[in-house]
Amino acid sequence: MKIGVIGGGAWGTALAQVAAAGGDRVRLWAREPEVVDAINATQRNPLFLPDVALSPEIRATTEIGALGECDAILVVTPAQHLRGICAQLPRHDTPLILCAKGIEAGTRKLMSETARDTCPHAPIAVLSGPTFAHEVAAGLPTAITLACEDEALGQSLARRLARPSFRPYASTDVIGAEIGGAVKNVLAIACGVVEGAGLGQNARASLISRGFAEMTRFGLARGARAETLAGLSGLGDLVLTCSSTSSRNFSLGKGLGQGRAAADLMADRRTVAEGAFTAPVLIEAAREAGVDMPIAEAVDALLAGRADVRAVIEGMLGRPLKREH
Ligand SMILES: NC(=O)c1ccc[n+]([C@@H]2O[C@H](COP(=O)([O-])OP(=O)(O)OC[C@H]3O[C@@H](n4cnc5c(N)ncnc54)[C@H](O)[C@@H]3O)[C@@H](O)[C@H]2O)c1
Ligand SMILES: O=P(O)(O)OC[C@H](O)CO
Repeated sequence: MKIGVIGGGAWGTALAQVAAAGGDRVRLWAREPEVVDAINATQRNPLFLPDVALSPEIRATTEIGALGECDAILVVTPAQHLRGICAQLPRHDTPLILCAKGIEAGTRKLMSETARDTCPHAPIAVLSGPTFAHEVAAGLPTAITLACEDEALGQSLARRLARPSFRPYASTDVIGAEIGGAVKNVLAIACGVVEGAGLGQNARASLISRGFAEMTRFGLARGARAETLAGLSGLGDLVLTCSSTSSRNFSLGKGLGQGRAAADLMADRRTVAEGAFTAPVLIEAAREAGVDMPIAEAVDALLAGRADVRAVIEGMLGRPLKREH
């Protein structure tokens, strides 16, 4: 049994470690030759997950064709690169487990829709939930949604990835699992702003709750199930990333809340804060669906430099009063 992982960032590396811990031989494709060399020579990924000793069962490569013999592939490149990566896959019928959290700019497509465009014959699953890579790689416990329309395949993939401290819960709601992961990144930026601007814990809890209302409205409009949005890949991940500077999205928001410019915060960063790329396409998709998402709109305005922190906060608090539901 050989499992493939595409993407040698923090999450791809952590998932390779999970797969190897279950006895799978793992073939990890990374874009950076220095990551490949370091993993093969030292069992470390100094660029993206420096503190973890990796299993020798993980063999890294820069040749995507080397994943042709894998019987399942975890695709863990950032959302905006998924289409390009899928087009390079050596086989187009291997089950793909999509792990990026975002919406494709331009097309407004979810990851499963993008993957189906390029690999129409590949069975698709989505893996998403509250999972900071460094904690998972260290073997700390978590639970995660594994969504697949083919229920039998989903359950088999969940069993294959399950470890004593890594519990996939099977679901057939692929769209719901994707929307939770994509939207929570934008909301985590907003919670970071609350922290950076010193607005207090009450404001953060209020924002998580009203953000969840936005996620639910948008998700239902796109065909997600409410219980998926309230589960691990939605509310679970939202609570995680809205609570900790371990989240790249939360940290980006914190910088914005302290008055720093988005361009400065994004310049030269090697790691990805997906919410910054998702925010503009999310609000386009929300407007298209007729869904009101004021928090996502505010994040987008801040990121684009159309408003400063003070104006955004005043705008949010000055909205007309309304019913909660
Ligand atoms: N890090 C986590 O804790 C975590 C957990 C769950 C999900 N995710 C999601 O996984 C995805 C990958 O995040 P990560 O944390 O592994 O990345 P990372 O921030 O650790 O590293 C950046 C990654 O982007 C890749 N990259 C940069 N430019 C690229 C290009 N042009 N083409 C292809 N790849 C390119 C790099 O090779 C590297 O793998 C994101 O969608 C993220 O939201 C991350
Ligand atoms: O660091 P973030 O904000 O990309 O969050 C990482 C994961 O998505 C948490 O589940």
